[in-house]
Amino acid sequence: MMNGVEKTIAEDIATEEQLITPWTVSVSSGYTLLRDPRHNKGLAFTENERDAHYLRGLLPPAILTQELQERKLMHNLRQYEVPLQRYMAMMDLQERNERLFYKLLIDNVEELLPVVYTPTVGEACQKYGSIFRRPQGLYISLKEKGKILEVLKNWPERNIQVIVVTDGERILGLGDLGCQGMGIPVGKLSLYTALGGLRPSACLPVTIDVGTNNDRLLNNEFYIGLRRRRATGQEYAELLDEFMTAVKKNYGETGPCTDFANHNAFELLAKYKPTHLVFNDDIQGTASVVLAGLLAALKLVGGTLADHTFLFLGAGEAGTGIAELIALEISKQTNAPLEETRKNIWLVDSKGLIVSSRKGSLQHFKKPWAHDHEPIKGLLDAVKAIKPTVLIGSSGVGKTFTKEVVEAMASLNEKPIILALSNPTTQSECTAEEAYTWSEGRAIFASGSPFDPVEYNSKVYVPGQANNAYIFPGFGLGLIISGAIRVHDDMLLAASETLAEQISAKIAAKVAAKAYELGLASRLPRPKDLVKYAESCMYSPLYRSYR
Ligand SMILES: NC(=O)C1=CN([C@@H]2O[C@H](COP(=O)(O)OP(=O)(O)OC[C@H]3O[C@@H](n4cnc5c(N)ncnc54)[C@H](OP(=O)(O)O)[C@@H]3O)[C@@H](O)[C@H]2O)C=CC1
Ligand SMILES: CC(=O)C(=O)O
Ligand SMILES: [Mg+2]
Repeated sequence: MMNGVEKTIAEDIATEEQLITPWTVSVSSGYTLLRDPRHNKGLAFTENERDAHYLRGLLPPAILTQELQERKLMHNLRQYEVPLQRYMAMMDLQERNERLFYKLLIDNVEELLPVVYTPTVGEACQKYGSIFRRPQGLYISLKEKGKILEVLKNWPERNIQVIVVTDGERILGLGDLGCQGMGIPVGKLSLYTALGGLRPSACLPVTIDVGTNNDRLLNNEFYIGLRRRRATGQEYAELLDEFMTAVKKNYGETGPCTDFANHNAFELLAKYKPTHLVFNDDIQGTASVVLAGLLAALKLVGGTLADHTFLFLGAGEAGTGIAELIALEISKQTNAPLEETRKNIWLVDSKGLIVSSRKGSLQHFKKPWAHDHEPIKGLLDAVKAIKPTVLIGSSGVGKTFTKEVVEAMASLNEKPIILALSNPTTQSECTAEEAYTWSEGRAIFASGSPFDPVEYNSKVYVPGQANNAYIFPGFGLGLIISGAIRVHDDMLLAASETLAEQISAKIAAKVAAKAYELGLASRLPRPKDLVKYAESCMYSPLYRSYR
């Protein structure tokens, strides 16, 4: 069982000044050391290290600093005009020199987040078969049924603290990408390290392959997954159950899920929440980020959450997850019962506004949102009828916030809050330029994938980004440093309230504090200064000196 940040490897507890041994299973040296991404420093190996580790002759004479290597790589990356080439260059670097990869990512987050994460990771998943080089995580397919525990043992690391897992059925707004969804856990975990300070060796990306219903992939000769249609029902549930049981047995209390289709996501979360330390990034992480964004936006618009009316386009994982956390926060702020606070929150799905007359045929997660109202089909009519102050896109369908919809929001509100959360950029409900232009510069806008600043009427508008990436690294770190045994909704609220400060150590400290308060922390005694403690647990990508 793994509690807190216990580390058995000297390298993990050593400070930057201390000398460490670059051990793998044996001490890595010579040619092997250069091919070991965890310890390789390329041209940054010093004269002494070159002597001591049999590197003489294997490297040209020049010795570069990590800073110079970083400058060179950023220069090279910027030469690529095609985003996918940048993605591939970053993945190559990660496989060649891990610390340099994280140094680049940490120092150039704004520039590189869209490369290793949305939007480029979406295209990478679509083409993952063609660009696949080396496995970056574990693939657990139906072929491994009955031996998942053995398969977990094949992974070279033992001290795993976070697993991000997908079954590839709902990758961003791009639908079923089957086994090629692996890009998502790989990308998310690189952010757990870069933004949350988790050690790369403690992170395990997993893709569960139960087939795909994507005919294009099934017919693609480069597809890397099982060539069969998706398993469902008992066959699916049994594989997932074996996986969850094996994970707990092998690693103890460990991390979240992401990018499952909603028919499985809600069920899996409900099933494993009571027994595993698990959260769903799309449902809960997104909710926490959007709530934080709304709390920040209220400072510009005025009023409290309870004064606002919310309309969602999209009533799936993201939409209903956000809706529920908003209702919970209003209930906390006003002491009104949850059933009451839900009433100012409306959702539209592919069949129109969710209203009580549809209750009989609604999926269970939509039912709390079926309020009394006449049926309405389209979004524009729903906007006109509900008169929302906040419009949130979580449908996965691009271009759905049309000119008419944005104009209607702008005619109803002095400062309409418009969030186009769907990823990647192609699926965004509208662009930043459209939101600002159609609202005559009055919209408060944020999107799931980043947009550049927009100039409108000689004024520059900088759009926000609302993406669960802003919360999950700090959230995960908080769970780990407290040795949390379960995830509680109040921890998500605690994370939202801190996000404004945008520092993972602070989010982690608040999440950990909540875990202690709720009696869900197992790392005792509680460290006095949780922010300092969180910072001390965070990974640094600076090179270490080898003895
Ligand atoms: N910014 C962020 O951090 C995050 C963004 N997202 C994005 O949100 C999107 C949705 O994800 P998720 O909630 O998990 O997906 P789901 O499949 O769970 O939900 C999608 C919802 O959108 C509805 N929908 C689909 N097409 C339309 C349409 N044309 N008009 C109205 N409603 C429609 C669906 O309706 P029905 O139920 O009737 O099928 C469903 O309710 C994705 O693009 C994803 O990238 C997700 C998580 C985080
Ligand atoms: C950001 C994210 O998790 C998604 O779009 O699915
Ligand atoms: Mg996701």
